Amino acid sequence: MGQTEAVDVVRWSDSPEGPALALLDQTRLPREEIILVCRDVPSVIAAIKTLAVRGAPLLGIAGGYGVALAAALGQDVPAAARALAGARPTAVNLARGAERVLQAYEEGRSALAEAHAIAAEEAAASVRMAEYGLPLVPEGGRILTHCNAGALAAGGDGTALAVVVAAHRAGRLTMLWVDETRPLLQGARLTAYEAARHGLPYTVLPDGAAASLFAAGEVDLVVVGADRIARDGSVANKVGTYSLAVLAHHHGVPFVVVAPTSTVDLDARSGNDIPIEQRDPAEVTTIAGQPAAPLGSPVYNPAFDVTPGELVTAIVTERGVIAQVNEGSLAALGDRLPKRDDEGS
Ligand SMILES: CSC[C@@H](O)[C@@H](O)C(=O)COP(=O)(O)O
Repeated sequence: MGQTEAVDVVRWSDSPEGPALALLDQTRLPREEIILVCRDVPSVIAAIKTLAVRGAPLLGIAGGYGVALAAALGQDVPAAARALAGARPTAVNLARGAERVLQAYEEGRSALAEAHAIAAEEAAASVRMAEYGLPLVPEGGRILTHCNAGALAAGGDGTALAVVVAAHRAGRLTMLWVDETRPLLQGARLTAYEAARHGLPYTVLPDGAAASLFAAGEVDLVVVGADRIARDGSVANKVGTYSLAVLAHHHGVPFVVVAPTSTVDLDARSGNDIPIEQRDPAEVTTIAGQPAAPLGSPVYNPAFDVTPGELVTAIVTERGVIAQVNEGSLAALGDRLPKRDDEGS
């Protein structure tokens, strides 16, 4: 991935056994790099639900390829697109990627070419976001991030992590603080894996330790990705992001969101319109298959939370930096965003 790429995160494969979507199984990282070969749409949906493939822009890419797979197999493409779009609710990219490839198919264009186009656009967006985000990193920056917003979650070097990698290449990064990101440990398992491969200076911390890092003056900047950004600038991202934004505000530290415009949803007027995925209680009550709470304990396990726009210092997109995060600045992006169904193309 990025400069150190050895394994494709998502790859279309046409072999004598037929078309397939080959995915790096992220549930197995960092222990082993196993490729999951999905030869039908239910396998792609299962990979999405289990987080074998995950991260908003990457879900858009996988959803698009899933629809292309249905088309290549001569299946019911609209039904496949609906099922893929509904596999996870929060990242708007998933439904958008599936719908975009379905539309190409229904217009008689190549579904596969459209899926490839989404992947290429997200890779290009990553490069631009890194360029736009780099000036926001101070010399000697100590950056805190949450979840995984790298190549395992998006095209190219990712979103938030692409900015961090650019800062490292520019000699500006002193430390990447990596929240472990309970309960599925996308920070400890995935961001630390990517950081090590890029040779970044990094340290993993339990999520609950972030407050003491701020108190000690050890954080200069928070940089995270997003799963959906509403019209009013509210940002849905991995659960725990909101508490970091509150901490950053309290300590006067900039809180920056890095996300492609494919993650902006102007149809969602506010955070209240963003569906938040609730996940299996077992993710919280067990650790590595062992009980971590008394059997049958009630569990609250939202996968995401919503950070209000007033806590966001800036949103970095591939089209530039939004420095005043509010309804007007987000709406001004409108002409350059993917059109809604009811607006035509
Ligand atoms: C560039 S990805 C940004 C977000 O998708 C990421 O921070 C995140 O919350 C991913 O959640 P996940 O549940 O692992 O799919």
